[in-house]
Amino acid sequence: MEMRADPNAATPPGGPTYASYLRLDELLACQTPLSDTHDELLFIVIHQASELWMKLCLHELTAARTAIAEDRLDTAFKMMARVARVQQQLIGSWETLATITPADYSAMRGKLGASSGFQSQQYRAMEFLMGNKNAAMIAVFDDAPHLQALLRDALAQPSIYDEALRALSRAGLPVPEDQLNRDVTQPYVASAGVEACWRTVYAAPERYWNLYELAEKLVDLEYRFQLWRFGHLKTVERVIGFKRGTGGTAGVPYLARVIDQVFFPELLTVRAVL
Ligand code: HEM
Ligand SMILES: N[C@@H](CC(=O)c1ccccc1NC=O)C(=O)O
Repeated sequence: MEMRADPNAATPPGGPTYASYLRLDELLACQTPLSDTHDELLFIVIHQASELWMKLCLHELTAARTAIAEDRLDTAFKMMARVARVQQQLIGSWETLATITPADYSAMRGKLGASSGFQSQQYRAMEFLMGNKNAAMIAVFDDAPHLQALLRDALAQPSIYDEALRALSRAGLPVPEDQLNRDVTQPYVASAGVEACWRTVYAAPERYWNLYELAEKLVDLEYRFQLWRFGHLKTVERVIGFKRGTGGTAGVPYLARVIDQVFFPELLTVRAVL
């Protein structure tokens, strides 16, 4: 195909340009290092890019939850497959961040004050959407009422796993009533009854193909979430070692404990009984 000779011909008057459509003047004015260290730009860019990817994850997972609630599982699968690719982007960011040495990071760390990833509203919303409901985390946002309101809303919504269990029930599987009607603001507690339902699904995938695929997509989601957590832990370990975190936690020991938190417990325990 021949290129247009007139570079303006593709753009009708008043229509968007690359820069205006993507709001690049604003986007590229948002990187404002506080120190004069070389590496701070990388630190800012990785975090901003991660927040953008998290925005997309929330968009896709919220829509996937709605699709599951409406028994449109194929639609949900498309979105969950995309989230898996986005999670790979997030996981890949640790490789780039690991090029910051402890000395380089120490030189800028003082400027971060008490700020921390602990204060990422989108990250907490993602944890809630996945089912790790911890109301105490909302207190972190005491001086940001608009973020607190978003998190209260996320806490009150059923998680993607709550909707998956309702879908199991609609398909005729005997999900215990107290699991279906649970207070969704509370942490999810594993149940033998739910494990038995998944066991039925895994014992006859061809009969319950959609639910089987849903289970495997959820396992995939949790798997990648854990890889992100582990990459974070190992990055933190090599950059600040066992220093306390700026967010007030013990740092590495805190991040190690978080890895023990499981989103969809019965999907893991059922594997031992297959
Ligand atoms: C040199 C790089 C990094 C270091 C040293 C670091 C360190 C830490 C530490 C120590 C914590 C525990 C909370 C605290 O006391 O501060 C934490 C939490 C957190 N960080 Fe980072 N982090 C780094 C990069 C990142 C990046 C790139 C992201 C991506 C957005 C991120 C997101 C988070 C989140 C979401 C939490 C809360 C985790 C939870 O509560 O489960 N961190 N980080
Ligand atoms: N918690 C980190 C600081 C940190 O990593 C951070 C600071 C401000 C904005 C994002 C951050 N990233 C993840 O926690 C530390 O203790 O060094």
